[in-house]
Amino acid sequence: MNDKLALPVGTTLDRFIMRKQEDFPFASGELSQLLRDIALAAKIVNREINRAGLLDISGAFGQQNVQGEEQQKLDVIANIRFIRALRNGGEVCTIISEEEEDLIQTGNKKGRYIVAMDPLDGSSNIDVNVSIGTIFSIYRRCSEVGTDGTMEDCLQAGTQQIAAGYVVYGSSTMLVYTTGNGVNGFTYEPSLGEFFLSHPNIKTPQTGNIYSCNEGGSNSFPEGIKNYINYCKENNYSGRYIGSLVADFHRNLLKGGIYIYPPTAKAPNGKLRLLYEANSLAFIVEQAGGKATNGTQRIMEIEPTELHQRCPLIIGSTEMVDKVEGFLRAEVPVS
Ligand SMILES: O=P(O)(O)OC[C@H]1O[C@](O)(COP(=O)(O)O)[C@@H](O)[C@@H]1O
Ligand SMILES: [Mg+2]
Ligand SMILES: [Mg+2]
Repeated sequence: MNDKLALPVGTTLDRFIMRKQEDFPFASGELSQLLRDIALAAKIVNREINRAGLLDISGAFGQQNVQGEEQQKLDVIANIRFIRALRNGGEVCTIISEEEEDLIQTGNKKGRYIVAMDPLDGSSNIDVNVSIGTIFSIYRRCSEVGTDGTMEDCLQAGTQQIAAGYVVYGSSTMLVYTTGNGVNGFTYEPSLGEFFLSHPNIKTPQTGNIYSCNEGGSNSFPEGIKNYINYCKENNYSGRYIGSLVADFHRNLLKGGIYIYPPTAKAPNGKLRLLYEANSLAFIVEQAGGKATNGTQRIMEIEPTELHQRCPLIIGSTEMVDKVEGFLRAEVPVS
C-alpha cells in the first residue's frame, strides 16, 4: 500500500476510489466507475432492507433458485437492483448471480469486467432483523471486447480477481473491499447518502478466540473438524454464529476468529459457493493478513468448473486456519 496516499478517516468512498485509481495498473477509470455502481446499488438495497418490515417485501418470493433454495423477496429485489446498476453503469459485460442459473449478459459488449455476486447473503435472517449482506467479486474478461462474456471469462480462479468486497447491512451499513492493495472499510451515512472511510487498511489478528460454525450438523463433520471444535471448547473459545456469512466473517475479520462451513451429510461439498462467496472473502482475508482454505487447498487456487459449485470453507485468522488444517491432516487430536 502506498502510504503517502493514506487517506484520512472520513474520506468519501468516491474520493478514495479516485485517489487510489493509480494503484491499479490498468487505471482507466472503468474499475472506479464499476465500484461506484456497486456502491449505488448497495445504497438502494440498504433502503429496501431498512423498510422491509413496513413494505410487503418480507417473506418468500414463491419460487426456488438454482440452488434449490426458497428465494426470499429481498433476494430477488437485491438481484434486480444490482443487475440494473451494473447494466446501466456500462462497465460489466457479464454477471454471475446466486439467484440466476445462467450467465446474465448485460448487453454491454464493450464492458471489460465480469461480476460474480451473492446479492443477498444470509437469507434465513432477512425477516428476523439480523445482519445480512451482499458479496461480490470482479474479474477482467479474457475474451474479446465487443462480444458477450463467455463461460471461460466466468470460470476464472480466485487468484484472477482484480477486486472483491462485501456490504454488511447491520446496525450500520458498511462496504468493505480490496483491489489487491489492502482492505478498506466504509460506513454509510444515510442522511448524506455517502459512504465514508471508517476502517482504513484493515489487518486481521493472526489469532483469536472466536469460532463460527453451525454445530447443528456436527455429527457428520469430518473428524478433524470435530477435533478442532473440541479444541476450541477445551480452550474456552467463544462460539459465535449469526448464520449470515458476511456478518460472521466481518466480526472475525476485525476481532480475530475463524468461520468454518465443512462438508456435511446434508452438504457433502460444503454449503457455500466458490465464485461469489468463498473466493470474494478469501481475497479480502488474504489482503488483511488472514487465510482461506477448503481444508487441503487455498480457496483462491481452486479451478472453477461450474458457476454455482460449492466448496468447504475455513476462513479467518492464519494461526487458527493452520490449526484446523493440522487437525484435518492428522484426523487425530493434536494437543
Ligand atoms: O443455516 P446454515 O446451514 O448454518 O447456513 C448458513 C449459511 O448459509 C448462508 O445463508 C448462505 O448464503 P445465502 O443466504 O446467500 O444463500 C450464509 O450466509 C450462512 O453463513
Ligand atoms: Mg450467501
Ligand atoms: Mg444469497
